[in-house]
Formats: sequence, structure tokens, C-alpha cells
Amino acid sequence: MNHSAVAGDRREAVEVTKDRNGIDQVVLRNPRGASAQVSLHGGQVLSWKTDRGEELLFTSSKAIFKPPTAVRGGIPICFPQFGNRGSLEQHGFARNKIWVIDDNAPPLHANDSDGKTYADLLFKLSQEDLKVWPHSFEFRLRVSLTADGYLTMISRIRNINCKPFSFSFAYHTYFSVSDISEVRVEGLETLDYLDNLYQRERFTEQGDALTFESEVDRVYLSSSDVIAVYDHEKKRTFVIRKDGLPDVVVWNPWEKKSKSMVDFGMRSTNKCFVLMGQQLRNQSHKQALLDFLENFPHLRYINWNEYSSVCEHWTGVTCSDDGSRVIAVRLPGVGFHGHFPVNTLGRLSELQILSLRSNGITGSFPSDLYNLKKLSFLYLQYNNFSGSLPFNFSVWNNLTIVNLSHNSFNGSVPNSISNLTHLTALNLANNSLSGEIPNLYLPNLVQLNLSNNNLTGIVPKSLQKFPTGVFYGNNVSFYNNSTPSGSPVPSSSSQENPKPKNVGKLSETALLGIIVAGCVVGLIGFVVLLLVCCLRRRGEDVFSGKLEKGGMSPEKAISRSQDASNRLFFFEGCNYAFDLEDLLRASAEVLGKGTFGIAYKAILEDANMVVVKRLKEVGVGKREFEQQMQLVGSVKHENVIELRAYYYSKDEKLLVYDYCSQGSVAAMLHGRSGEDRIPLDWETRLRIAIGAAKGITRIHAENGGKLVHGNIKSSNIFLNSQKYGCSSSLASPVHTTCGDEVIHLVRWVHSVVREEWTAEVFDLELLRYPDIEEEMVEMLQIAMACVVRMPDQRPKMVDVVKMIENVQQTDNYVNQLSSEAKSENSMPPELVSVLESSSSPN
Ligand SMILES: O=P(O)(O)OC[C@H]1O[C@H](O)[C@H](O)[C@@H](O)[C@@H]1O
Repeated sequence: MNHSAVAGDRREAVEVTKDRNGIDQVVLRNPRGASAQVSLHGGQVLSWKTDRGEELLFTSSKAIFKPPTAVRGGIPICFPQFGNRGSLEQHGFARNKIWVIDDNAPPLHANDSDGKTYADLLFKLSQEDLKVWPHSFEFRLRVSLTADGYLTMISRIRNINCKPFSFSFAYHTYFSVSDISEVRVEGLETLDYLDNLYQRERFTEQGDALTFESEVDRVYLSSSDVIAVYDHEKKRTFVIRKDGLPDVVVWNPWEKKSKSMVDFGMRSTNKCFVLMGQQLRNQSHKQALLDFLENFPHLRYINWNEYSSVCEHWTGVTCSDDGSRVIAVRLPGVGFHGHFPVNTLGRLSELQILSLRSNGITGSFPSDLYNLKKLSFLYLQYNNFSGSLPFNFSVWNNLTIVNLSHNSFNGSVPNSISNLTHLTALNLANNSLSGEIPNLYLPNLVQLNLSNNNLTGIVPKSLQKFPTGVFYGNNVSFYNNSTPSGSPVPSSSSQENPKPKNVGKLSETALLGIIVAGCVVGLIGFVVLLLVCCLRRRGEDVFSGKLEKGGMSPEKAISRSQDASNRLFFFEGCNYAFDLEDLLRASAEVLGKGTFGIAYKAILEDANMVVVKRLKEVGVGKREFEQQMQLVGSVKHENVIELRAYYYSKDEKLLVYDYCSQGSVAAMLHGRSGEDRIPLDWETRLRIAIGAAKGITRIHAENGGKLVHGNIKSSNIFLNSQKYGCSSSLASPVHTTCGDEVIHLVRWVHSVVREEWTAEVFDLELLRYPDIEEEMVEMLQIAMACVVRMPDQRPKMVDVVKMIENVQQTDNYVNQLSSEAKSENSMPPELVSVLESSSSPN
């Protein structure tokens, strides 16, 4: 063995040896005999032993240390990318490179060096590395062992190029445990996590400590800094303290997967368990946001500061699920005034939503926004912007909604808007735009408003489908019959402002919102709109919202066609104990009749309640049906109502679901008035929409994205105990067609949006909530984007969830602002009590 001494005064405790593959490793020993080995391959800690010689880390004897092979075991360092979400190889390249011993490491804080045996390692990029990662840095790692045997790792990354860059980082620690089923992790329960086994979908579980029953691959978000891992069999507890690493990844490949990993060397039991801290840095984004705020005078307090985490705490900022990118900035009505500061938000290259509406921003259209190539939603209405509109809109080819209304923009409407193929809503009303309206060929545009400008000429053919109100307050004319030939659309001075019938004082946005909320299937119907092809108007929806006795019972339904050889098939994990006979004996009530059949509530003898769906017109063979049901039955998610069992015979197909006592959204919206009518406020509606959208996201994630729900409507969305929406897991029953009688809700809403509003669409219930018009409009816009004709142009459901969550966030924010405003304006308590007592009879 080759020995050589390093690290000056720690000569006796630190030595360099060669590992079995001939690569240098540093060995640390504390005075009591605990030790750690750090390989120069990747700066990876390979071994950490107690003073009794017990190994605490898992490294397989089969591990092969041969760069550029990554080694599973010990503590690999994932840098500059954790996982595979980036341009680099899985977990970045640092773990596969040869590091050097750093004899001149800059000093650390005294506390980090005192009384410890340590080694400093350094990794610098080679010319070759710079080809794949063009950001120069120095990575310094200090590994130390305290007298008590604690292992500490400190990483310092220095950017040696002036340009900022983002990276993600992890200590990928493989703890050695006796048997993973005996392990419990505390400190992560109740946190949100992204599940890598479900396309990084976000989940939350209520419950006790985390235990392991099958493969786990999760990123727990924003955990506390202390996590404990209990190994009951070994009677050992690991306490992990982290600092500056918000997330924790928990990974265990379980038996099957670990067998396929040759360097794991695992045969039967699961001996290893990985848990690690992960930091997704956002420094460049953070700085961009701070620069924006510092240079933009505003009236309201915004809680952004250097010391808090952008993605967790900053008002109005939304990050991507993995926390690596800022995707939305929404600061409506915070009193920004003056010019938009240059070179600030333009640095948020991943920004998709920007809302600075209702501020007092002056100056020309912000040049920064040209850098935001991913922008989809832009809300700058109600400001004082002036000058011309951007000449080249093509830089933002994802733009879906643009609202620049109520500013002082002048000049012409740019032709380049025509290139925005995703655009669904364009509002340029109440500006000073002049010249002719260009021929905007926008297939997905459902909302347009150019009113109250100085536009002239003829409304181009492509826009003549919109109602005349869209062009009011201009001097333009139509050539077709929608207005008398060649007659001008009245300007605001020559005619009263366009006012929809029966509208009273409501603004157009309020009306749109009201439509969203009130249109026959109710606001939730708009979530319902997501992905729908067959929907009904209220009048046609058979579901009355109240259970009707006396419908055909499953008994009658089945008895005629029962085939003794076919049994109820229950899915694994289902706690019900009944058979077909019990189901036949159960008393039943019709819950609703839909396109795909009739749903019954069946009350079993043991008082359990289930929903039985009797499918109609399903002309498929048993095998195909069973395959489809297996797929549907495997969907497990808190926002998806699980399919518990099914029955197949030639003439009868039944599905058995859990019964949700909270009822369906349709029942809540359209149930008879009286005691059983629960009014749904706006916040609840948003919550329901988010839940339902999450459920649908989960369904879409199934079977490589091939599963669709196919029948989303308010009567198929139920409420869980937290009042989040849950969609049933019914996938489009194979080969069932939509009935002709079904009214096409999407078309109907389009026509309502286009034509003049009538009182019948109002949901009066929502009128009592102040300040929600804009949010309702946004919900309408999201829904409209979800139902564009071509499915591939619709947003992905994960993004829909984010969009609705953004609306919810604005809602919370606006509520907060208004309650702050109220409390600012409210009387001091002393005065209130004086008034109260002076007005009392005494
Ligand atoms: O196999 P590796 O590249 O070492 O990665 C091992 C594991 O690392 C992390 O925990 C990831 O979340 C897993 O998805 C991955 O399988």
C-alpha cells in the first residue's frame, strides 16, 4: 500500500492510500478510532466507520471504480446537475471526475475546522469539460471527522467566470441499514414531495414517519434541517443535519431494481437506503428579482429579501416543481410607479406568466420582456404604458393570453401578432392605437377586444367573426352582413359604450367571469371543460342533484343478464367484502344517468356504501375490457376516486367505486335550493378545480400518457374531506361513442363569449364576492386554452394545475391586500368601543 502524508498539522490523522482500483483516497481517523475514506474519484466518501469499526455507509463490494463509470455507494456528489433534468448526464459529471487534494484551501470559519480531522479536495473543469458545461467554477469540498465520530461535509462552489449560472447539487448518501422494511424516517412526514415514479407529480401524505414497502424515489420539498433515520433491527439512529439544502431525496430501488444494478451486488435483501440533501440554486433568478424590486419604486411592502428562499416564501413568485426556475411573477396592484427597470426580469429566461396589472407603470413597453421567450401569459392592463406596441411579437411564440388594455399605447396594431398561433385572448382595448387592423389569422383566438382606440378602415375578414362590440370606439367598418354593409362601428362618442343586455353596471371582465362561474355546469364545469368532448348543459343533464329513489336497481339491471361464470373482480388493497349476490341484494338509488350509463348508490348489508356504474353500449371482449380495467384500477391518487372492483359479462359491465359522502360538484352547484344546498364560494371552487385537475394529471400519467378520462363533467367530480375535487378514475369506456343529443358545451361557451351576454348565464351566487372578476376571467381563459380544437395545442394538465394554482395564489394575495387595506382603514379599537357604548341604550 502506498502511504503519504498530507495536511500539515493533521499529519498523524490523515493519510493518502490507494484504493483497490489504484486511485488515491484520503483516509481520516479521529483519536478514538472512527474513520472515513474519501476517494479522489468524484470526491466520493466511500466509507465511514464508528470507533467500534461498524460501517455506516453502504458500498457494494461489486462497485467498480473506473472513471467515467459512476459508482453507487458511499456519498457521491451530484453536481452541477442532480438527476436527469438538464443537458448533462445523470447527476452531473463531478462524481465521475478525478479530484485533487487541495493544499491551499481558503480558510473556513473556525467552528468548521476546530477539533476535527479533515481533508480538502478540489475539482476544476478541464478544457474537455468546458465543452459540455461552459461555466467555469472551482468546487472545494471539506470532509471532516470530529472527535465524536461525526462526519461533516462542506461544499464551496466559486464561479470563476463573471456570468451567473444555475446548478443543482446533492450529497447522494447511501446509508447502510439492516433491512429497509425495518427503517423509519422522521422529519419528512406531511411535506409535499415530487414522486419520480409518477413523472415527478407532487403529492402530500398525512401520516406518521416514512416507512418502506416498495420502491421509493421522491424529492421531499423544503424539509426542516434535522432528519432522523431509525434502523430498528440494528438499533441505530442516523441524525442528519443539513444547512442550506432545502430538499431531501429518498430513494430505495427495492429488490427488483437493485438486482438489475450490477454494482449494487444485491441478491435478496435491501440493505441500502439513500437519503440526501439537495439544493436547487436559483441565485441568478433571485438576483434578477431583487434587482427588479430594488429599482422599481412601489407602494406596498413585498417580502422579498436575500435571506429567504425565492420559491418558498416570496410573494407573487412561482417556481417550477423542482424549484430550479421561476416560472411566474404576479404582482398586481402593488403600486409600482415609474419606468420598468431594465435588465431585471428579462433575466428570468424561463418565465411563463407575468402579471403587473393595475399598477402605475409608465414609459414604453419594457424591453426586458423581449428576452422572455417562454412567456405564455402577459397581463399589463391598467397601467400607464405609452409608445408603440412591440414591432415583433414573434419572439414570444408561446403567448396564449395578452392583455395590454387600459394603457396609452399608440401606433399601429403590429402584423406580427399573426404569428402567435397559440393566442386565445388578446385585449388591446382602451389605448390610443391607430391605423388599420391587420388581418390577424389566429385560429385559436376566442377573445378579442380592440375597443376604444383610434383604429380606422375595414375590419379584416379574419376578425369579422367577433361581435361588433369588440371594435367599438373606433372608426372601422364591416363589409359583410354582421353590420349594415360598410357601416361604421359606432365610436364611443357617437354611441353609448357597448353594454350587454341585462348587465347593469357590471364590467365586461366581470361578466366573463360570471359566465365562467355560472354557466350551466358551473365554474367547475370549466375544469370540466378541460379535455372534454361530450358535455351537457344543465337543462339536459339528467342528474338532478338529489338522489331519486326508485330507479332501476342493480339487481334488476344485472339479474337479466347475469352470467354465473363471471364474478366481481376486486382490486388489490380493496377492503370491501361483498360479492355479486350482496350487490344484488343491496338497496340502490340512482345517482345519475350519463353518456356512458347509469350510476347507482348501493347500500350494502354491512352499511358500506359504494357507487355502481352500469355501463351501456360497451361492445368489447372480456380480455380487452379486463385489460382496460386493470389500467384504470391501477390509478392511485388522492384526487382520483379509485375503481375498487368490476364485473363483466357479455351483456353487463359494472364498475364499483368508493362512495363520496360529500357528493358531486354538480349536486352542489345545481342541487335543489333548501337545506341540502351548500353554496360554493370562489375559494372552494378554485380548490375543487385544482384537485380535479391534479386527478386528471394523474390519470394522464398512466400507461405512458395513453389513458384519458373521457367523460369529465361536474357530476363526475366529487369532493374529498379537504374539499378538493376528485375525479373518478373512469377512463373512456372502450369504444363507446358520444350521443348525438349531447350539447357541445365548449361550442356553447364560445358562442356566449362572442355574443351578447344574457342574464341566464349569471351565477348570482358569486356576485357577492368582491375582487374576483379578473380571476374568473383567468379561469375562463385557462378553460378556453384547454378546449382548443387540436388536442396537442392544449396545455398539459400539469401546467393547467400550475395555472389554476396561480389564480389561487393571486386570490389569496388579493384577499390579503384587501384585508390589509380594510385594517388600515378601520377604526382603532378604542374608538369602536367608544362608539359602541355611546350608541347603546344605556
Ligand atoms: O443510478 P444513479 O444514477 O446513481 O441514480 C440513482 C438514483 O438517484 C436518485 O435518487 C434519483 O432520484 C433516482 O431516480 C436514481 O435512480
